[in-house]
Amino acid sequence: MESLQDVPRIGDKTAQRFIGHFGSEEAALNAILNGDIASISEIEGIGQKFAISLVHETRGIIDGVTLTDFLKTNEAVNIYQRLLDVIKQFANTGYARDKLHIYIPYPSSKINLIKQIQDTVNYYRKTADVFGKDDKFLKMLSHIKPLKSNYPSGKIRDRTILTTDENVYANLKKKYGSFVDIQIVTDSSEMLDIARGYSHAITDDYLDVDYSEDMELEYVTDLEKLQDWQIIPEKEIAFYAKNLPAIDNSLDVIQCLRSNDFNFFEQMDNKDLEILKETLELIDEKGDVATGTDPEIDRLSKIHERIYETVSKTVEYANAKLDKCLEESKMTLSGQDMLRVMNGSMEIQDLMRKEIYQSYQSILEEAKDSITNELKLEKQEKLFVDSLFPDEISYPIEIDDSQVNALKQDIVRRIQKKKVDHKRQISKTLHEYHDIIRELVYSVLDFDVGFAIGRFAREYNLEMPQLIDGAGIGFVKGSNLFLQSKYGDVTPIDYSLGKTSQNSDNNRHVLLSGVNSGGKTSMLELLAQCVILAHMGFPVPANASEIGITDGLYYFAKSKGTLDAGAFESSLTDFSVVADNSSKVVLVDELESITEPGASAKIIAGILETLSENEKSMSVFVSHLSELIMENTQCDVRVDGIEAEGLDSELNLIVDRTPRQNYIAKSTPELIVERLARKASGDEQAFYKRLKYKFD
Ligand SMILES: Nc1ncnc2c1ncn2[C@@H]1O[C@H](COP(=O)(O)OP(=O)(O)OP(=O)(O)O)[C@@H](O)[C@H]1O
Repeated sequence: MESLQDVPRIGDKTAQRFIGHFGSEEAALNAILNGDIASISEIEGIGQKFAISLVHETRGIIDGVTLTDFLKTNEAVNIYQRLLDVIKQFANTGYARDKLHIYIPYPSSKINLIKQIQDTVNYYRKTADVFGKDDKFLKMLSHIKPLKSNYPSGKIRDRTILTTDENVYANLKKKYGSFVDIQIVTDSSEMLDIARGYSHAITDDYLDVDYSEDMELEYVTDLEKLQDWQIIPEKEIAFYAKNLPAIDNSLDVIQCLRSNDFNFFEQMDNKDLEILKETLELIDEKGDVATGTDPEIDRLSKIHERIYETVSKTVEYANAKLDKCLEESKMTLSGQDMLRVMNGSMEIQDLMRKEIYQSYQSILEEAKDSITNELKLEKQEKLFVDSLFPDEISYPIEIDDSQVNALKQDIVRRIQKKKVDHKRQISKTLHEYHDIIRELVYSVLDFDVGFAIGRFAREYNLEMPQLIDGAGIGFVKGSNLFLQSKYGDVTPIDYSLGKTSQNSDNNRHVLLSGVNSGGKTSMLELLAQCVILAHMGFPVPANASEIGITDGLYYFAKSKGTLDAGAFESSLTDFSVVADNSSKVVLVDELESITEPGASAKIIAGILETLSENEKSMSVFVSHLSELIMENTQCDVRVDGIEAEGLDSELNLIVDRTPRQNYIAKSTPELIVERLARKASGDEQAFYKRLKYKFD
């Protein structure tokens, strides 16, 4: 498949939405081919269901197999979906939860693919043995998402490029115009004016500007030779920042796997992983230089943040101190001073100023020291503090706000300059990994898909089946997964039919009889689970098993109530599909309710005869009519039975869940009636007792 047009169900309009979402047709097509159902579902108007069908159909075209090629009935598909629901609980990422849908059961023609998947699952099983319960590792995975690349890239407002050359201007405008302001200047005063409006200006011509320290004008000989990381380092950093948790945690997961001897993502060696990790520590999720990267930036940022509060608190304190000092002051005039005041050669204010000057100065000095220490100011910055306070005594003490603003501006300029230097280095390094990082994150996301299967296998003690040729299924200590996920522990069952090392009679067709609630349906489900999982290349819920590889599973669940004539007809039509001579497993639960017992037995006998003529078929029919069915057929059918011995003290059935071979078990509905009678009281109990009496 080379374009979106080759993908089923994608018309022009949908194709445009795909391209808009993924950024390019190639990326959109890759998402479909890689089964990235999670990302496809995010496209507006495309739900998860559509995404799953789209991926299935596309893979169907490529592999030549679809889901319903093996799962021949809706109820077989239903069991598959319920299995998938159990497996999905072990995914840590939404990506894996959705992508698990790409695993489907394959028919025998794809035996090589099934074995290939078995090998992969075995690898993941080992990873689950090591990390399956490692909460830290699971948490890392849960932070990983497919990378975003279509986020709005904002303009960098505090940087400009100035040139006097029209050609340079035109070229840069085309390339970088949407990211930074590119401007043409003609003389030095224009250059100065513009440059002062930005915290960083880059130019290729100083135009004899009287360069002052309060502006950041960077001179380069050739603007056109500058790289992206020099002009707009923020762009590359933004990609990493937007995807920081996903990338960072992916790196951690790889490092964890490698430190436990799992080779993973060998396209990148440990040294590069380390460089990436260290570089990413220098940025935060907003794309800014992270705290801790440069102590000087951190110091300046703290000053910037706290200067207003510190200065105003200090001035408040100084004024309180001045108040106190004034309250405690007394002035005694000498006779000489009195004469001077009286003859006008001295003002009384001068005398008073002289009196409190010392105290005033020491309060100011203390305030200055306090600001300097509090904000950890350095030599040059202390000059600002000196100029904050008036030389003349003033009451109350008032500071010069414009000086605080000037200090703030100076600090911002210095922070920006340092940040640009860091961002350039960071961007240069990150750019080198731009292409491989996508591959890296997707590898880890795909790891979570396999890891979910591995954890599922570990949690339920699943084991890889032995795949065998010919019609046969056998297992030791099999446990129905649906019962396990609902109740926890279940009684394990040994069972076999057809040609397996466990089965001596080689009988491929079985009637399963037995007590109500004995576990017949659960047994049938267990068989279906083993067949489906084995054909997916997955392990099965049994300690040891042999599963014959076939071309289809037909599962017919118990119908609800007796069917009317039309429904009876359509049921028979459904069953006609088992008549072909392909290899198959047919599992049927209490078909007898489709019509009255006598007729049902004849129909089941007929179906069994048809099936037994096909050497490559196996079947299990759960039925309460086994004796009647056997009377109606000559073909080789084994009857197995699950029988109850009675009720225990808690009124539970005492039942051996493993069917006895060649044994017709009684349905013993009287046991259920007895249980109801013993549990009920009053009229209800009398009713059940009457029913029970009928069996005595
Ligand atoms: N192997 C098992 N271990 C523990 N509990 C089981 C097992 N198999 C079945 N059960 C329990 O028995 C209940 C009834 O099982 P199930 O529906 O399979 O019986 P059934 O023989 O098909 O009954 P019916 O003839 O009434 O349809 C299950 O819901 C489960 O609680």
